[in-house]
Amino acid sequence: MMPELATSQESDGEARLAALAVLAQQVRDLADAVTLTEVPQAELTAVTAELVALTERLGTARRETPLPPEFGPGGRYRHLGNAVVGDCNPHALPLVVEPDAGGGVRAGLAFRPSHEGPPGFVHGGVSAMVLDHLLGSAVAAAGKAAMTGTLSLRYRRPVPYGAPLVATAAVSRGEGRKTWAEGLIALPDGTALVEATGLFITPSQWVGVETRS
Ligand SMILES: CCCCCCCC/C=C\CCCCCCCC(=O)SCCNC(=O)CCNC(=O)[C@H](O)C(C)(C)COP(=O)(O)OP(=O)(O)OC[C@H]1O[C@@H](n2cnc3c(N)ncnc32)[C@H](O)[C@@H]1OP(=O)(O)O
Repeated sequence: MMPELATSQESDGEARLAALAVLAQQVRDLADAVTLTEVPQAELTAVTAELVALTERLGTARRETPLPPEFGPGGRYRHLGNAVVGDCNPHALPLVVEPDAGGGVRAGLAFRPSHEGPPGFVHGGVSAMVLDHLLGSAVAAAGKAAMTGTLSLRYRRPVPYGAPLVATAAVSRGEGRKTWAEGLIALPDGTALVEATGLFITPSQWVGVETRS
């Protein structure tokens, strides 16, 4: 079933959420620090012990599931616990998806060393995750609440991390509960790195659900 969307009044206070977003960013930096560290073994063991203690502190008051999608301040849709766009999820880049001039969506992004797949480049599954979300957001921006049915990718060039990139997507056509979208990750000069096409399906119980705030 489609979850009922909360409003921000029902969620945590904004100041606490802002503090949680800062913590999540610190954990992203930690992930890169772990991925790249060359400190000696004794230091690794000492840091691990500190992290065990910190993990236990955070776990003393714990939700069952990540923060849900909601309409935040100003009625703006947000999903703070999401794996791609969630400010409060350390796994997220986090991507900031915005409407673009042509009716689709765009997001500036920069991958991190912890996204490495082939040496020196971003893992293809990470690129796929970003494009899945971008295409899904284009479908939502076109007014359809839908889930990915199929996603097909063409990896044209290796994707660098640490460099500014841009991801874009737009709906290409629709037919009943099916909506097709296309998108790409590109260099700032428009050079395509990864292209994606996806079919998004609106489950029958989601037909008519409003996706635009
Ligand atoms: C959350 C609240 C938000 C509300 C506010 C919105 C604001 C939004 C803002 C921001 C958006 C963020 C965007 C997120 C983007 C990320 C998206 C993901 O990663 S989604 C996770 C990965 N995907 C799954 O986990 C799907 C798992 N699969 C399913 O749940 C079902 O299989 C589903 C819904 C895909 C289809 O189930 P059925 O029961 O509705 O489908 P049937 O009735 O059998 O088929 C309908 C038609 O579709 C075809 N079809 C079904 N599944 C297909 C497939 N996988 N590929 C191709 N065609 C398929 C069938 O052949 C049929 O076609 P014929 O009518 O006969 O022509």
